[in-house]
Amino acid sequence: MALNPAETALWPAPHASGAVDATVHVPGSKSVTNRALVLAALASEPGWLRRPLRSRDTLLMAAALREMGVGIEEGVGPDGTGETWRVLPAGLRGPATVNVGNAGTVMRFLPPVAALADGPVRFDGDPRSYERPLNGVIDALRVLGARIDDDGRGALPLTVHGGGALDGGPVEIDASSSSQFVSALLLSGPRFNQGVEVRHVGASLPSLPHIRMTVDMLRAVGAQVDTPESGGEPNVWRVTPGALLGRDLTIEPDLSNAQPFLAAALVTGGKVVIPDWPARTTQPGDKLREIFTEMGGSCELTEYGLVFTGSGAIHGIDVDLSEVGELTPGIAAVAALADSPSTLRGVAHLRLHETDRLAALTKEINELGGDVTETADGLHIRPRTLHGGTFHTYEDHRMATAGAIIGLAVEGVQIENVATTAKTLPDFPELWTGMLGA
Ligand SMILES: O=C(O)C1=C[C@@H](OP(=O)(O)O)[C@@H](O)[C@H](O)C1
Ligand SMILES: C=C(OP(=O)(O)O)C(=O)O
Repeated sequence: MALNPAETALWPAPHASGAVDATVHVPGSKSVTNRALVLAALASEPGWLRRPLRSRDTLLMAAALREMGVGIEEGVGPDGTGETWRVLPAGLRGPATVNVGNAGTVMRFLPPVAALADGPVRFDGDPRSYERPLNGVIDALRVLGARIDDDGRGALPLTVHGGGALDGGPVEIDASSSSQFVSALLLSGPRFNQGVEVRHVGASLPSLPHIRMTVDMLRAVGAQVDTPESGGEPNVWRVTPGALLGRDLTIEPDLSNAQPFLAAALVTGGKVVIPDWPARTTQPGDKLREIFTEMGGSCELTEYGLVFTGSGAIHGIDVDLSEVGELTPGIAAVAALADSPSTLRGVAHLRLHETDRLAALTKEINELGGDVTETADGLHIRPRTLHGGTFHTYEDHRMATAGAIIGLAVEGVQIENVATTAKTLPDFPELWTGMLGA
C-alpha cells in the first residue's frame, strides 16, 4: 500500500534546552472510552459520556456502533461544560460494515456485540488488523452459539451473522496473546441469554488491570460479575444475564498517554503536573508512579492531580511489564537514556500489537547508536551515547511518542509519521511543543 505524505513526513522531535516545567491536560482514556461506549450501547436506557477521548480508535468505535443502529450524539454536556456524548441504545441491526482500523478494542469488543444484531455484520480494517490475533473471540463466539464466516486464520476480515440473540454459557479460551479476548466476552456477557463464564486456559494472561477495568465498569452499570479476585475460581470470570443501566460517566485522563509527559520531567530533570490523575483507577498507566520513581523521579498525588519531578538522574530498571505492556515503548525510550542497563520482561505478546514493538524498539534505538537486544519475552537495553537520525514508527502511536522522548535528550531525531499518534492522542505534537514552551 502506498504511504500518503503525512505517513512519510518527518517531524523534527523538539530537543529540550532545559528542565521542563509544565501542566499538561491529558485527554480521556482510550480503554475507558471504548468500554463506556460498548456498555452504553448495550444498556436499556440512554447514557452520557463526559470528556470522552476523541481519537481514531474511539471515533471508529462510535462509527461502528452507529452502523449497528446505536444513536451517539456528540455535543456539550447538559450543564454546558466540556465535550459530552449521549448514547441512545437501540435494537442492534445488520447488515452493517465495521471498520476496525487497527484498534484492538474495536476488533475484539465488537464481534460479540454483532452476534446480538439481527443481521450480518462485516468486519474489516487496516492491513495490520489482519495480523492481530482474534482467534480467542472467534472460537469462543462459535461455542456460545454464533455463526461467523472467516478465512480460517483466526483473524480479520470476517462476518458475524447476528441472530438477534446469543445463547452464551461457559467457554474456555487461551487469552495469552491478548487480555482483550476476555474483556470482549465479558462486556457483552450480560446480554447473552445465559450470560457467560469465561475460563482462561493459556499459560499466561497479560494486562490484568485491563480485565479489572472491564469488570469494574460492568459492575458500575449494574452487571453481576464473579471474578477470581472476588472469591471465584482462578482464571474464571462469570457474568450473570441482566439489563444494563445507562450512566453519566466522566472519563479519566489516559494515564498511558500521560507517559511521554512524565518521561519528559524524568529525562530533563524537570516537573510535569497532570491534572485530574485519579486517586483510584484500574488504568495500567497508574503504575508509572512506581516505575518512573524507581527510574529516578519522585511524585506526589494531590487533589489537583499528579506532580511528577525528575532528579536529573535516570536509572535503569529490571521490571516485569506483563500487566502494563502498553507502557513498554515509553519505558524503553527512557531506559535508553539511563545511567545503567535495563531488562524489560513479560511482554512477548507485544510482537502482536500495533507493530512488533520488541523488534521496532530494538531497530530504531540501535539505529540512533543504542545497544538493545530482544529476549524471548522482552528487551535488554544498555545505554549508549545516542545520535540523531530518523525514528521510524510503523503506524504505532507509542513508537512515535517513544521517539519524541529520546529526541528531548538527543539532537537531530526526526520522527516519521508523527500523525500516527492520532490513534489515541491526536493533539500530541501540540501538547508536546506546548509543554516545552515552544
Ligand atoms: O483492553 C484494553 O483496553 C487494552 C488491553 C491491552 O491489550 P493486550 O492485552 O492485547 O496487550 C492493552 O495493551 C491495550 O492497549 C488496551
Ligand atoms: C496495544 C494498544 O492498542 P490496542 O487497543 O489497539 O490493542 C496500545 O494502545 O498500546
